[in-house]
Amino acid sequence: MKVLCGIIEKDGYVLITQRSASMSQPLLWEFPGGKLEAGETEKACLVREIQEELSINVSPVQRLDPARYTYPDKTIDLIPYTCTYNSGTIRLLEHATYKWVKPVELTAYVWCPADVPIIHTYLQQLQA
Ligand SMILES: Nc1nc2c([nH]c(=O)n2[C@H]2C[C@H](O)[C@@H](COP(=O)(O)OP(=O)(O)OP(=O)(O)O)O2)c(=O)[nH]1
Repeated sequence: MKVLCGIIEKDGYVLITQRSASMSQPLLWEFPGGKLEAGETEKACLVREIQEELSINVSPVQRLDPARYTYPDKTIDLIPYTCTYNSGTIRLLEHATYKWVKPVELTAYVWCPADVPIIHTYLQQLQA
């Protein structure tokens, strides 16, 4: 299963979202996004999911290395894109909460395990 996630950047901060208590991976932090649907491009999926979840419009910019992770019930390929924030005010339609954090603060949160290598890839590429 392919899951797209957006690392949305704005003024030196990155948007992170906390999964709600009723979702799978409850209360863990993630980058907003969701499952790729049949016939959909990766970028279109990301734009759609982030609009549906947060009511904001983003533009995917750069695809980073995907990470494969096997949960007890499924294996996902988590595919990150850095994104720019275009428009809209965040409305939480699915998540418990959100935060804008500095990239160096990303490692202080408890993430869905699939995200851990992605955060490291992202931090490395910011330094490059
Ligand atoms: N959107 C998103 N999902 C992530 C991340 N990391 C991670 O392990 N996932 C997992 C959680 C979900 O199992 C799946 C994304 O599914 P989804 O957000 O579209 O839908 P869902 O919670 O209803 O999925 P499900 O687990 O209940 O099947 O990928 C991430 O950074 N962003």
